[in-house]
Amino acid sequence: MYRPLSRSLASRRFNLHRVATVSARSYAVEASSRPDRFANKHPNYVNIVEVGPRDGLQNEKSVIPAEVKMMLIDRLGQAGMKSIEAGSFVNPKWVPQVCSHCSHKAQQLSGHNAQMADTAEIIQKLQPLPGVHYPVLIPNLKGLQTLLGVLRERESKQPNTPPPTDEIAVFTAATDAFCQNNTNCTVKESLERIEKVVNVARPVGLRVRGYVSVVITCPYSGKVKPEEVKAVTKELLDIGCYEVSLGDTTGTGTPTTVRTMLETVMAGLPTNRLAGHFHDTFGTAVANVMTALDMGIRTIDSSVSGLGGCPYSPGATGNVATEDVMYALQDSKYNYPGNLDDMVDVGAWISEKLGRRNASRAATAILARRQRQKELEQKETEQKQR
Ligand SMILES: CC(C)(COP(=O)([O-])OP(=O)([O-])OC[C@H]1O[C@@H](n2cnc3c(N)ncnc32)[C@H](O)[C@@H]1OP(=O)([O-])[O-])[C@@H](O)C(=O)NCCC(=O)NCCSC(=O)C[C@@](C)(O)CC(=O)[O-]
Repeated sequence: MYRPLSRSLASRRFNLHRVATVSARSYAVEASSRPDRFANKHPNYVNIVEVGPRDGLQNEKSVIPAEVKMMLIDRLGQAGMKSIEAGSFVNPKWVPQVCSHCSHKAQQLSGHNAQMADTAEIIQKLQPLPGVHYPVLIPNLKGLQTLLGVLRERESKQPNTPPPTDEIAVFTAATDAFCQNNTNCTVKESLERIEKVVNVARPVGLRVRGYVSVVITCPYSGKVKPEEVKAVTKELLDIGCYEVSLGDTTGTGTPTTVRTMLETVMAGLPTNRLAGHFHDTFGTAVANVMTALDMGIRTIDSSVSGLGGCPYSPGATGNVATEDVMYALQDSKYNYPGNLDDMVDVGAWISEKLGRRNASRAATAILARRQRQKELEQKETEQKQR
């Protein structure tokens, strides 16, 4: 049965004017503002945040209809994912000067973020599964107000149904150069924007997750100092994010550089409020996930079939594939949500819908094995019939 959080959207009326005056800094991150995944006491349980429908699809060349995105979100939930990033309320016209996931120039292509233009429709129609969270990426107050408007409208149309989402994600970067290109402001200015968003979101019962991009390499300013990552992470936690996801946006990280970065960030900051977000550009994402887990991180972002990449750079890959993370965790001390076979089915289905290669190596191998098995069985049946 669906159980809303004590300060959930289900039991509140939105009052933007009133809540805008409340300072988020006065809110300690109490246990109730954190998702259910923290209630899990198993020390080696790995929370997977499935970011395919947002981080993945936002970087796909083929635009798919909202119905297919909704089907993807639903199938991911049915396959056991407990946190599924459902979309974003960014400016659909905003085209970063370079792709946010690589250093490839993007001026000649417009509509990069038009991929997320139907998020309102998706949130309006989403049928939440019990125990599953559907965070939405929000860049500023305007994006939050759009989300709250959608939630209000939905509440008025379907008064006794659970709210589709109880969580938003905000984002900044470890470098001014990246931040400027992604959100048109410096890191300091982005933190001010985020604080305003948090001030409104938390009092109406929305949890806030934070992202720090380019924690290893910035496509503009090169190597990033771990101390800079730590400073921004601390700011996000202080502002009121229950968790901060550390993004190797360019996917250049290696187990060595990831370890060095994490050693610095984790010194003095609570490990259980950090997450790892690794892109697979150089094929090191699974190794980086294992390094982060080895160091005590227990929340990993990943994307079914490794959705994503850079629409401007042929061959660039997206997030680490959820199936690859699940496969790597098999026979280990770690537990994780979801079923690998079901996720392979979802990944194969969405890859076909997008007309793209399945970027998960584990899924590709499992699908090939299934095909071989099917052919063998077919041969056996034919032989018996002769
Ligand atoms: C942040 C802004 C909006 C600032 O963009 P801006 O141009 O500085 O905004 P502005 O406040 O000056 O407003 C300019 C226009 O944008 C509109 N506007 C303003 N805000 C919104 C909004 N929320 N939704 C819709 N429209 C909006 C606003 O109404 C106005 O419209 P006009 O009057 O010109 O018609 C813009 O830079 C933006 O949308 N950036 C997002 C870029 C993006 O989507 N990047 C990818 C997501 S981050 C990511 O993928 C990294 C992550 C999280 O996965 C982790 C990792 O891997 O590193």
